[in-house]
Amino acid sequence: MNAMKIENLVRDYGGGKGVFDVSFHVDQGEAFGFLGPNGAGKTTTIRHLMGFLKPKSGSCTINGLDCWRERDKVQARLGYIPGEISFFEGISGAEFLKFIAQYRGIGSQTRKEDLLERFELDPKSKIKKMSKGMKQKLGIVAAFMHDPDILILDEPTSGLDPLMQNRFIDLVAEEKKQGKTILMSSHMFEEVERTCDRIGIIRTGRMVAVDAAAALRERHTRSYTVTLENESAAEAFAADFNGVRDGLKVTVTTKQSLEEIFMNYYGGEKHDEHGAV
Ligand SMILES: Nc1ncnc2c1ncn2[C@@H]1O[C@H](COP(=O)(O)OP(=O)(O)OP(=O)(O)O)[C@@H](O)[C@H]1O
Repeated sequence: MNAMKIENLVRDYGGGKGVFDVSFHVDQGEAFGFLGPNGAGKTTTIRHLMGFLKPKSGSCTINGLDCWRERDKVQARLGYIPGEISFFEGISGAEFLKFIAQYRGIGSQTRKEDLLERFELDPKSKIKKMSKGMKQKLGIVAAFMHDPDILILDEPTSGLDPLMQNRFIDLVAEEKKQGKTILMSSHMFEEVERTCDRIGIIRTGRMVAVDAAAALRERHTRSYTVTLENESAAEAFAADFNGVRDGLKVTVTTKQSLEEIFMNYYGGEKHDEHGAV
């Protein structure tokens, strides 16, 4: 079943900016990586899913609920990390989490404590005195502490150091195992590769690829056939490059890494009909 569905979404900011006819879905229990260069339209799409923006045309639904018309119900069951975290700067992190817990109607402190420990965050200081990384951690704790079934994460690891990025990836992997549905925008190829089942790539407001991570890699393979001068050279070449030998001919197949695939999409190089670049 589709947990999230974006159909022909349009928001035109003028000057070619915005999102144009964006469609994709995220199945229940699936982790979907949403990738694209700066200004491609990731946050705009996500803000429609959160019900912060009304689609000019097209629609977004979460568990069958319209994200704009039924936004209160939609937001109540989500965990959300915004692209740019802006809190009430005058209060402490602890006060902020208490406020969120009350809003969400959370009684138990266990999960909150667990998350604070995991991300080594002391929430006592005032938010305005926190570093960017600390604020991001606070956003993560606030998004995950009510144990939501659906997580919408807009560049969740921005500002985190590599150790904390890894902890976050572990957290997402655990959530996925428990059957949570996750949409995660990111610029970090590794975190997407390690956590997501399917990947969508957006560029200048349009989806340019939506596919399973494995299928994307499969489509982006290159084969080279080389003819060697003699049998022993062919044998040695096949062994060195893991090639398939047919007499003096050796065929070597190389797969691109996800990072290479993304860079091709980001850079906008032309793709042939097989998706090879
Ligand atoms: N309220 C707005 N008015 C006009 N243009 C806007 C508005 N919000 C976003 N845009 C433009 O729409 C485009 C998409 O922005 P968006 O924030 O969705 O990109 P993004 O993919 O999240 O980028 P990033 O990776 O930099 O966060 C950008 O060109 C941006 O400048």
